[in-house]
Amino acid sequence: MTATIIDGKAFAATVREKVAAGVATLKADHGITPGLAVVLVGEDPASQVYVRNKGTQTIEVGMNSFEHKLPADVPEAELYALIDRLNADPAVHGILVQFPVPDHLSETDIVARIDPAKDVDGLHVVNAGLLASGQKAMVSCTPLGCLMLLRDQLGSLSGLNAVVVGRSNLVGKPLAQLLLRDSCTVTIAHSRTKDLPEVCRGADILIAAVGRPQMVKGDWVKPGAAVIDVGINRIDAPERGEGKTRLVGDVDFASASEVAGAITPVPGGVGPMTIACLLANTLTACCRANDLPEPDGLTA
Ligand SMILES: Nc1nc(=O)c2c([nH]1)NC[C@@H]1CN(c3ccc(C(=O)N[C@@H](CCC(=O)O)C(=O)O)cc3)C=[N+]21
Repeated sequence: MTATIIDGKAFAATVREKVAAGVATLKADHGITPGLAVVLVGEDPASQVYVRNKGTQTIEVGMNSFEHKLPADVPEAELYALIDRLNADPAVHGILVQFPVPDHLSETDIVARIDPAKDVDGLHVVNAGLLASGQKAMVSCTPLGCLMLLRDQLGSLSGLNAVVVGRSNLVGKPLAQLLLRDSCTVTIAHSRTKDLPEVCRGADILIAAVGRPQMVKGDWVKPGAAVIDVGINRIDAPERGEGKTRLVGDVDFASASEVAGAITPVPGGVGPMTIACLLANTLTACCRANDLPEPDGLTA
């Protein structure tokens, strides 16, 4: 069997179109423009690329983009003062502090400082708790993007066995909650899981979010399963020339795509959905802040 390739890049474009339509309606009917603030501390080159992409796409869907670049040695108090200002600013509906941050700063404390209603990364403990207890939350962008791709591919997820490999607060745990809410039977597995390949072979939906390049092999995949590859790993690619690199996921695409029913590629799978869902979350946060109905099809 050869798997259907799930085109995350194309699907992300349709999500951005929906966001743009929602933004246009907000402007026309209510005179409100959603705003996203992105804070970048230091000069990590990969982070700079992501932040630039986010800024461009934010403006493309008609939102306001507020970029704040702080030096790598910024005192903690100064970063918190900025977050406090953004929390209080009615033009800002979403706040994202790009991770990783330099060692003298604490990601946990930074997230705790952000108003949960503006936490478009869905990382605040309030949002984690709301999601886990089935209430209205801000949901992390990557899990939300995975859920949208799965619903589009499979229709109903009810009763399916989902195995999530990875237990991070950013992806594994919230995605498991979302799948549970869609009535999957969910297993959260990880690198220490006993006989991981056998556990994975039971999955109708297999999510790889462990951060280990090409770890999930074709013989871990149940024939016909939907495979979602969350990993983004840069590895050496000497076949492309000296010093060259390429992006691979946590799934060994070549072998897995011969067994799966559907599979996301890397790049062009989950990655583009993450940024599209950041925009969707900003629109959702703006609607909630103004007591307006939430956009259709853009929330969990
Ligand atoms: N507070 C915070 N929230 C984040 O969500 C967050 C973060 N910090 N720090 C960094 C990671 C990484 N991340 C990506 C988003 C999109 C792509 C993406 O669009 N990737 C393209 C390829 C891009 C390329 O070619 O390098 C793709 O997979 O097709 C990748 C990675 C969000 N992150």
